[in-house]
Amino acid sequence: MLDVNRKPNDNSNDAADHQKNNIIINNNKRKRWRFIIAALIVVLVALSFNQLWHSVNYSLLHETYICSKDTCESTDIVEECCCDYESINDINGAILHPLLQELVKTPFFRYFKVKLWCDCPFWPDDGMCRMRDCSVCECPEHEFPESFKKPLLHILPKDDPVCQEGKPEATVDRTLDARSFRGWVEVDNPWTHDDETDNGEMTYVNLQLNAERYTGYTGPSARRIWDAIYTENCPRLNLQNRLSRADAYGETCPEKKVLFKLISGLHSSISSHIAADYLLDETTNKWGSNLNLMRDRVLKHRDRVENLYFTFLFVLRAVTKAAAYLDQAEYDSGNHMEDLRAQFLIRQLVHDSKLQDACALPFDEAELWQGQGGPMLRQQIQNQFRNISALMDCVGCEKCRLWGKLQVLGLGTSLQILFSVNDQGNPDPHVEDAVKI
Ligand SMILES: Cc1cc2nc3c(=O)[nH]c(=O)nc-3n(C[C@H](O)[C@H](O)[C@H](O)COP(=O)(O)OP(=O)(O)OC[C@H]3O[C@@H](n4cnc5c(N)ncnc54)[C@H](O)[C@@H]3O)c2cc1C
Repeated sequence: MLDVNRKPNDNSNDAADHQKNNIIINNNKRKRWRFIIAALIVVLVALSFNQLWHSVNYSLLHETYICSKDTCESTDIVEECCCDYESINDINGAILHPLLQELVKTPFFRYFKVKLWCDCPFWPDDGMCRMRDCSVCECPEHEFPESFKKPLLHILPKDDPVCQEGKPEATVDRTLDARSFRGWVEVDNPWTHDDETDNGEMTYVNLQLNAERYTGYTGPSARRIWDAIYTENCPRLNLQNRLSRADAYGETCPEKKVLFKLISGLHSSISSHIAADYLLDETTNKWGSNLNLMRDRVLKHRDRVENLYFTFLFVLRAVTKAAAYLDQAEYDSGNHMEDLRAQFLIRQLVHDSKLQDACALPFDEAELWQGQGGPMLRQQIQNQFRNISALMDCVGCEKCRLWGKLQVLGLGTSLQILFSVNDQGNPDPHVEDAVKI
């Protein structure tokens, strides 16, 4: 099995790996108060689904529901969740999507700190990381105010190898506003492989300049990542030709089902973003939506659509559970007016009465961890998720890696908020208190 602590040719034994994991987790326990700020990233993850629904619902399908009659009934309840598809579509269109669109433009949310180096811990360099013809895309002079252009906190040394597909659409634009990092809170998340507090290797990215969309990343490298995710860390459930849900899931425990559905939902989201913003004609550089791709990769697979909704509700639940924290958090990017606006929008989001009426409990985490061996199972699932997050360092396209890491961190933060338990398997009071402030 792929293990994040086992490098190629690493002969260390399981006990050593286990000990290493424990050290990492214990270190993180000491920092646990700080992880919570990363929940803010969750909002960005939610945005990606909103962007998707917006473009798919209204531009591509001209139907009210992404979950149409071919896929599922709009009044069905999303499996393992507490809201129906119709309500989700309604609150998404009326409340979440417009708010999130505004929120991610604010400096506090548009910059993301990330380790973009390509150091895959699982298999030797497959050639993807050697391509050097990947210059950082310069932004037009008129795009930012003068003060925004001056300091680049971190740029890639020219002669270092960088993971890239070599296509301009796959490169990450690193233009940033240094003022935005005043008051940045250092956090680490035990569900992810990267140490988010390790500034040495981190770079800062303006997400508004690096939209998630088609990059040309495909073939064996991409396939290998998805295969490693599903076969080694998150076994696929046979949902295609199922007779019933029970047949499909068999004896799979609900916690493992959650992990699979989260990853499958993330995969649906990535495919949908590719379809929503696709390079239709390379010679004329014409971009647009690719409905066939959307149908083939997502819409004609009922389970993939369902899992997308599931993932959205899971993240939404984490955001609503952390509402009190988000309400009081410090949004300091150095731009006072913009920061006030970010706080105002967050408060609107987490206290919206229509959202609460329509979907008070998007996902009920209290239903989980009821069986025997809760703490061990949690550790196992956490290790699997860490492996998945480590696989993001094997993604051979820089922009895909950026969005993969961002969304995995968002999901990891949701998992931390919803599934944090102490050594006895009870909800961790520190995390509980933090999200209840
Ligand atoms: C982390 C990551 C991020 C990426 N980001 C981008 C990006 O931003 N832009 C870009 O152009 N490309 C991106 N890619 C590549 C993209 O995801 C595809 O791999 C690529 O477009 C090739 O698609 P494909 O048709 O071979 O099927 P893939 O999407 O590679 O799927 C592989 C197999 O997984 C199964 N599968 C597909 N969808 C689901 C689902 N929702 N649930 C369960 N199983 C599923 C199917 O059996 C499918 O054959 C990314 C890849 C990775 C690993």
